[in-house]
Amino acid sequence: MAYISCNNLMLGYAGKKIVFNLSFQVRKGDYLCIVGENGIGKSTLVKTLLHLQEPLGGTIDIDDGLMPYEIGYLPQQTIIQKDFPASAWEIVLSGTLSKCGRKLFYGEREKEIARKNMEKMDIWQVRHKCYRNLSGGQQQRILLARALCATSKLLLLDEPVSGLDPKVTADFYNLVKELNEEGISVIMVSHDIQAIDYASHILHIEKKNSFFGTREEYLQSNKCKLFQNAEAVNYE
Ligand SMILES: Nc1ncnc2c1ncn2[C@@H]1O[C@H](COP(=O)(O)OP(=O)(O)OP(=O)(O)O)[C@@H](O)[C@H]1O
Repeated sequence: MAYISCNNLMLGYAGKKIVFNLSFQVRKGDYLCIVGENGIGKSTLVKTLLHLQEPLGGTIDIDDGLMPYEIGYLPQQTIIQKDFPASAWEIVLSGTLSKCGRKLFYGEREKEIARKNMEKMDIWQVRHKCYRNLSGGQQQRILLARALCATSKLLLLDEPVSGLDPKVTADFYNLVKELNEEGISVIMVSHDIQAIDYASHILHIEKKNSFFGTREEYLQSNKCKLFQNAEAVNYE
């Protein structure tokens, strides 16, 4: 049984089909890295997995005890989000909203969940600071703590290291890997070739002929070689 099983998905928008025949699974303990060229449809897949939009075809089955609201989501950061005028504490606490039920404000239970996750991400000391005044690495830890408030099962991270320097990027990858080793499944969308080193499975999206398999299978594939060559060109 899998947390998420996608079969023959077709993704896109009204009048515009962008990806065909996408099939993959995410099981408990998996770490899925999603790669693919710019504009291929990675964020569209993320929105579809979050039920923010419907697939144009195919099925998404959620099972193995995962409730749709138990996906902890770390969105791709825009410049506007980076400037968000709220404290670190307010942002992390907002991750508990799905646990508030019909209550209009956060209770002691939600505050305790937020505190624990801030301590775990080593950002408790910056809780009163304004989010926009923190470093990129601290901002990503805040968003990760927020996502952890929503779930102990599955994290969905959309381009979490873009704009971070190599040291902060490596720290962030190691942090996510530790969470995965504690049992949290991870889906990470990335442009970064390094990201695949941490994953158990890879989904390389192409318009009609996507690859899904283990990291070892991917490393042997032509798609991986093309991705590595494209990255090498980007760095030249
Ligand atoms: N709301 C929308 N309505 C119509 N088309 C859209 C919409 N959002 C995205 N698209 C188009 O869908 C395609 C896939 O976009 P998407 O953002 O999913 O790609 P991506 O792989 O995440 O790109 P990137 O790597 O640059 O972040 C693009 O051609 C994009 O222009």
